[in-house]
Amino acid sequence: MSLNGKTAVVTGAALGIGRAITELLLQQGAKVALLDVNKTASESLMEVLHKQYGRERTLFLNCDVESEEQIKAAFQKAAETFGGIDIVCNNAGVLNEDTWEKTVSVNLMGVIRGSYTALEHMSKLSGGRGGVIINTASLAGLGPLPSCPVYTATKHAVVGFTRAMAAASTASGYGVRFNTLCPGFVRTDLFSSIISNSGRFSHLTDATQQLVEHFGIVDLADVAAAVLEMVTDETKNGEAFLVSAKRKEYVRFASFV
Ligand SMILES: NC(=O)C1=CN([C@@H]2O[C@H](COP(=O)(O)OP(=O)(O)OC[C@H]3O[C@@H](n4cnc5c(N)ncnc54)[C@H](O)[C@@H]3O)[C@@H](O)[C@H]2O)C=CC1
Ligand SMILES: CC/C=C\CC(=O)/C=C/C=C\C=C\C=C\[C@@H](O)[C@@H](O)C/C=C\CCC(=O)O
Repeated sequence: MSLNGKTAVVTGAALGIGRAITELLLQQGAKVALLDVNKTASESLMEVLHKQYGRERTLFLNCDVESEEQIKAAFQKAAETFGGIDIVCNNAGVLNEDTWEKTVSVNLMGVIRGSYTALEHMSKLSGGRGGVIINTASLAGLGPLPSCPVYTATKHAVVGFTRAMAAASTASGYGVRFNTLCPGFVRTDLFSSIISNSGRFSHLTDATQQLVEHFGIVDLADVAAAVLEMVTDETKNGEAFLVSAKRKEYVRFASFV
């Protein structure tokens, strides 16, 4: 699937993985609505993107994925500005075991809010033209991180939700593919906050450091490339793409039926 003329919505687009996804989608010809709460970082990135891609193919919308109202307004504005939505990356996420309710609200509920709002615009049953939704989980969505059990839970939930939505979409005829991104450790602001944000489990951050040494640090470019593959390969639906420094593969899940 070529991205020329396609419209993407990326949450958490201002920094880290979201920025890398945004820049790759723009390089491939897409128009991108950047949704984020960090206005300073977003405005700084928009200046860079305007110089590189002009002003017509990007739109920054201040949007907190904890707010249903803000998500709906942002998606509506993106659809009106670019004439529909083809690709959604529900990427915004935080890691904080102290403020764990917020972690659940952003990482899991924000992905659910974003997925359901996206379907309102993309589903062929509601006048949309179909497309693909990529939800950012983590390697911590495939195995536990002892120093951040709530974060781990949100990422496991994103994997399960996304796989179930892929099956529901096929059964319902939405015409929308759902896939999940499971990166290993990536050097971003979130990664840098591991020790300060582990809360009551801060005594376990050494174990996480051992996992960092085991899995290595994956490049942002490799993470964004995995997203592009799941977006452009129209055979991919219900997939979880594991991307670490040493492994890049679609996860094979046990079947119990
Ligand atoms: N950095 C890593 O090692 C890994 C990160 N991930 C996931 O990747 C995603 C992106 O994380 P990073 O790029 O590492 O983090 P980051 O902290 O560099 O960027 C996160 C972006 O999301 C935005 N954001 C945070 N809360 C928001 C909210 N309520 N509404 C809208 N935007 C919000 C931030 O302003 C920021 O621009 C997250 O879902 C994270 O859990 C997954 C695996 C590994
Ligand atoms: C502390 C969180 C830091 C950054 C955010 C993030 O999401 C990073 C996650 C990176 C790696 C997580 C690894 C978890 C590993 C353990 O659960 C192991 O039990 C094995 C996990 C998965 C199987 C993949 C494999 O066997 O290689």
